[in-house]
Amino acid sequence: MSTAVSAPGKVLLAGGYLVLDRTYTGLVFGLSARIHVLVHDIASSSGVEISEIIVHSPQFQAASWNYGYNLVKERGGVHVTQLQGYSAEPSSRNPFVQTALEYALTYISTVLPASQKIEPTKLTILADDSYYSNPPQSTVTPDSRFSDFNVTLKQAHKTGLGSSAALVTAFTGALLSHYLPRSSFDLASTEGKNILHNLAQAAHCAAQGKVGSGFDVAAAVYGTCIYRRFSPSILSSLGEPGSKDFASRVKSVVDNTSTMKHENWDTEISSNSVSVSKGYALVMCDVDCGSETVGMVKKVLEWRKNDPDGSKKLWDALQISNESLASALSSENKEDVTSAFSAVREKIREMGTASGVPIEPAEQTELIDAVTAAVPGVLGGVVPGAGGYDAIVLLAQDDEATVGNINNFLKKWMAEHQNGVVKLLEAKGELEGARLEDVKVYGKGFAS
Ligand SMILES: Nc1ncnc2c1ncn2[C@@H]1O[C@H](COP(=O)(O)OP(=O)(O)OP(=O)(O)O)[C@@H](O)[C@H]1O
Ligand SMILES: C[C@@](O)(CCOP(=O)(O)O)CC(=O)O
Repeated sequence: MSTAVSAPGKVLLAGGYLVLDRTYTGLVFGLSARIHVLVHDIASSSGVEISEIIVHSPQFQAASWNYGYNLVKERGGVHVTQLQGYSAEPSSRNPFVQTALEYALTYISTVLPASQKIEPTKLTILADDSYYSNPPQSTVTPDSRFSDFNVTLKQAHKTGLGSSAALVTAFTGALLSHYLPRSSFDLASTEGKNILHNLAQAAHCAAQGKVGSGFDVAAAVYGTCIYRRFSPSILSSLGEPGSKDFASRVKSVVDNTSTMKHENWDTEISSNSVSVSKGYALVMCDVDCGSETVGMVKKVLEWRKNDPDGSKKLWDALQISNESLASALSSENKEDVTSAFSAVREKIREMGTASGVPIEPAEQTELIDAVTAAVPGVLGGVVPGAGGYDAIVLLAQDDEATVGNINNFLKKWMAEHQNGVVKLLEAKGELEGARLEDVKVYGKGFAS
């Protein structure tokens, strides 16, 4: 039996920093760039004590991980350990894969009847090109659309589309869909999406060692939405995998059946209220200037602590501009769209000046203004997420001529500015979240 699930990448169009606080919301778009996870049953090796799950990411070198798993006593869940790989070159750890596996198998073990074993499987991870800026060398099989990047995952240059969130979501969704009957988990249903969201948020936070706003996992599960984050306290009582009753706690947190108020999910997702007008799409530009963005969140939050009144005023005003942008995106009046973008950017630059963080640096201001003015069909743009020098996102007419004109503009821009590479990615805004896929579409190499 085989199962495949894909989940989209993300772009936080508005609400960077604000979305960390439940008072405010983030406007997040799912992207056409997806991460796909395929699960295939494999025969268990006879006479072997430990059951094995094999995970590989064939687009990268030395990217295969073998895990042993066993049920821990006292409802401690499923413990997962990395085994020595079969390949000559041992793979380094992949905390996102290992943690997602441990959390998903633990949840699955609480749903399946005690008499039903979790059988060994092999999982394949496939990512669309836009996640990495490394030049694709070839495809991983002759009939596959997935590139061979010919580098290790460590050497891959991420474009910031949320690869770990899409990976953890697709991985978790694929395992749940594979091992559980449809009556217990159905990815197409709202309840199934909520289960996937809660479990993927828990695993993603555990793997990255901190509780972020989780907008990236929300986009991977639900697709484009207005997102209000969950209270971090929901995850604080989970404890360590393997500890007594860990499985029971995972089950009650994921199923949202806890009797403790602070353990009930308070995430708010509004999916139907966001869209762009017909014939338009969000397009992503990867800006590779080698800038240093670490510590931006810390500095903005420090400013907020030091100037509670000033920062509240600014954030309240920015929230209003963000909401206006969300509704303007689908407006037929193109001038409304352009001015909604400008209003958001003005406030973002104010926040940058007040906090001393280059959220919309002068170089990005110049670029967004210039491309909006020069290319017909580009209505506006912003620096997404935390901002900085890494990317811009534009709302543009979705046709070949406009894309061609943006590309020509960027070529000219690079020649004139010589301070880095600015490239249009193939990824575009897309509404749909995680979904079951037909295994056959991945080509012969992956179909069984
Ligand atoms: N194709 C893949 N195969 C296996 N693991 C992957 C793959 N892509 C990403 N990962 C895992 O996710 C990690 C990258 O996650 P990280 O949070 O650093 O980046 P990101 O989510 O792309 O960044 P951002 O949040 O800025 O968009 C990798 O180190 C690896 O563990
Ligand atoms: C600054 C922040 O609000 C957004 C970061 O977004 P990105 O990783 O730059 O896409 C942090 C968060 O929401 O976790």
